[in-house]
Amino acid sequence: MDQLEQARVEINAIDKEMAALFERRMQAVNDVAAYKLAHQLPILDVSREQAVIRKNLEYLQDESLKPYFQQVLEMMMQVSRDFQKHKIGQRCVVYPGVEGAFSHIAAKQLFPEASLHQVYTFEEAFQAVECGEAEFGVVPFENSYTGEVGEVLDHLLYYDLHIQDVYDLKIQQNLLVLPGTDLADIKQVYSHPQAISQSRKFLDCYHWEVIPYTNTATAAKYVSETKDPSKAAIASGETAALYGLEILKEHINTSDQNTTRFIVISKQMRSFGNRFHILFTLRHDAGQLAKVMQLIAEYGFNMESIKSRPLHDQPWQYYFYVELDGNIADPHTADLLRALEKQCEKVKLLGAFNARKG
Ligand SMILES: C=C(O[C@@H]1C=C(C(=O)O)C=C[C@H]1O)C(=O)O
Repeated sequence: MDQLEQARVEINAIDKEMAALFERRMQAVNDVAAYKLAHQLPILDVSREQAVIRKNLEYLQDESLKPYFQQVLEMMMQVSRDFQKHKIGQRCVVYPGVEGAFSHIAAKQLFPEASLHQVYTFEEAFQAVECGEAEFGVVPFENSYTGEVGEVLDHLLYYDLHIQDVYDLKIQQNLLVLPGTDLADIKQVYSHPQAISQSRKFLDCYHWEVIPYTNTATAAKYVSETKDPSKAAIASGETAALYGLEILKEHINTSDQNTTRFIVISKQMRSFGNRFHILFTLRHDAGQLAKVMQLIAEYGFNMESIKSRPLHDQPWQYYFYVELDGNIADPHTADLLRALEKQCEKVKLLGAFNARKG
């Protein structure tokens, strides 16, 4: 046998073993699909995929093979998701805004195999999921620079829905114009108020009229339709391609770390992860919030975030949102929740998620 033949005999033997292992893996994936169908979980789990890649790459002895093995792992998980899609059927996911909006970009990344539908407002996304028209909704929750999206937080209090997942999308704002436009031609700039405040430093260098718009992508669409070179929009690079605009200035957001946290809303609550979030309301007496903070500290939970928002039907009264490190499945968490239920007027467990530390 020459060298080529010998190597191929070896490859054939390895492929035979891999075929058996592939069948075993797909049986396990089949069980995962059945669980996800029963518990209405999304097919893609980004943090799990990242962990699978990280762990498996560590098993390799030969460093130079790592990028190739990573490709194999990514392909294998794509196959696994295709298989699950076939088993579960197509999921329906709604997002607010138009094609090219950041919610659409996040929804595409979170649900690459789903059928995506747009709605106009955040509330319509909540309504579609609550009435069962859609299984999931992807809505913005918080921006690292401009803070929470208050309206979305409020809907979480008033709608009987939970957070199924949390996804951080790096946001890059760009100045979009009709092809051939110069900076000197611009007189008005349109965008969502959050994108405007994220790009404040850039905008302050010019004397343009800045006009708030429903969202970044509709602003870009509007500029494209007017065919007026004195109008520009602030939006994603993807939006430029969609509406035939040109990126005149890229990356105009003040902070490089500009990230928007999106949430997946669903009727089901996710029960696994290293962090969880809750909403609560209090009796309007002195020291109530301090007592809740004390309970969280006494039970040894690290609080990552606290926010307060006005209650719609009780002027000058507020509800609170907190994010705590810990596992919902842990009995210690159940103890904390029981203690909070005694202390608070209302407690709503929104769900668990995997937060990357550091
Ligand atoms: C199998 C799963 O579904 C998907 C596919 C994965 C895989 O094949 O390893 C991992 C995460 C998910 O995106 C899972 O959630 O475990």
